[in-house]
Amino acid sequence: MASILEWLKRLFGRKLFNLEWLRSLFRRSLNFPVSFLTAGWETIPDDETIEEEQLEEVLQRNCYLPVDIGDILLSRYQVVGKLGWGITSIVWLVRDLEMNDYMALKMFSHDMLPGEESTYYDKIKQGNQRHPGSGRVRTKIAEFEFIRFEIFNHLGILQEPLGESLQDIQNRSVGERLDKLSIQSTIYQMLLALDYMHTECNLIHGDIKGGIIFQEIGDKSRHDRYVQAEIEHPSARKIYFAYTFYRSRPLEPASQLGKIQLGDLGSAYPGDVPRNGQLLQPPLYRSPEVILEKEWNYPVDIWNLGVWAWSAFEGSRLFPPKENDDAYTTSAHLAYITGLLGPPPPDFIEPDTISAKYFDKDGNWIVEDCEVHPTSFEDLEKRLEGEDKEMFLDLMKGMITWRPEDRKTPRELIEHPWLQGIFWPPGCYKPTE
Ligand SMILES: Nc1ncnc2c1ncn2[C@@H]1O[C@H](COP(=O)(O)OP(=O)(O)OP(=O)(O)O)[C@@H](O)[C@H]1O
Repeated sequence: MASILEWLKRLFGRKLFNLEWLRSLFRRSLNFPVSFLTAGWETIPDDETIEEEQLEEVLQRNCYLPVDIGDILLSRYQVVGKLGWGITSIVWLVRDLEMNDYMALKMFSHDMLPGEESTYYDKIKQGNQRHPGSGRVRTKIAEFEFIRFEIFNHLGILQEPLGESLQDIQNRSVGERLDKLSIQSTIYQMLLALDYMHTECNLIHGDIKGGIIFQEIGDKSRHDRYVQAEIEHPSARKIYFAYTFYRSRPLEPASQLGKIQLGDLGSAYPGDVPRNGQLLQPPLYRSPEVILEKEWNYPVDIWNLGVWAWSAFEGSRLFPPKENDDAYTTSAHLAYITGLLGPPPPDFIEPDTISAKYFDKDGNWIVEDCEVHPTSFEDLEKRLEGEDKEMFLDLMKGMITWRPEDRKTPRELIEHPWLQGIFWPPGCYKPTE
């Protein structure tokens, strides 16, 4: 027996005993494409406008790559369903037939070559991978270019398939808000993500909101169930000339909030380069230094995370748009901030700049047709009591301040008492120096 093994070893070398070789043999035996039904789906009526169809202008310019479920791109990636859509891309679940693995393929429209977004994903991959925040930021596995009719160049970014966004969870929760443990876990994990982005990758995220914080899938059998569901109940769709509009099918939600990832680096900026006057962030989560066109840098993300987390936990906005009106105005926003934080410190106000439209040199509010209503974090917070409330407010007050230099850093906030003594998902330990 031993001599037969010796003989086999000599014949096949080390490969015979290499587990990876066996694994790849097994994968290759499974690399056949899936057959999907060619009829039997629900046809969406013409008068119902769905998903990317709403972006008429983008469609007229033939921007998105027409893709059908079942297609095999580059002879390797079979499209098994549509995960979602955005202004710049359609995101598909694909099966890599070579590796027998699933990936999310973010297929950009041809006029949106996201050069910077793609290089930021490279930066995310290059930081210290032992930092616990490295896994909390969505990155890319690989990318490829797809050229259509020899003129339209589409970039495809392959990423880990993720589950529901926190916005989805919020939308289907009672009172449209996250529970205490979920918001604690989210703040903690997003601080890990920001510490990693700021200190290891020198990147500012610039656009933190529930819609781009996604749950990790963990249990990979969900991918197979997804394909099975698409085979048995093909996604609803409508066909418009050569383009098919599909109704998205997200991956099955997890039963409880586990690990999450901060996605979408489409609004990211390199840090360490002071800049002013450039707008970024969702308007309602925009920090005072951005609104007032002052110099801004990493602390914009801390304001953004704090204001978003408040809204997601309380179920009401800290700085709502103008009363009884959905339109965002800078004066209403600044009036709310002044009502909550008091007048800005005089050294924050710069005469002869946009600040002079709203504040005098001592920081007093001067806009006549927009009143400031004084309020406090204590009055606005409705869900907690006693020490719990005090600790939560203390955390928020370390994030939501006029001056960026008064805001705490992610590393300092990770140590906050409201975020201690809780069992975080595996791997979400504290960063060390
Ligand atoms: N890795 C992923 N796994 C699962 N679903 C995803 C993934 N990435 C994106 N999606 C889904 O696709 C949608 C669009 O993705 P994304 O926000 O990255 O696109 P976008 O074109 O950059 O959007 P926009 O430009 O409008 O901000 C998401 O809201 C989500 O539903």
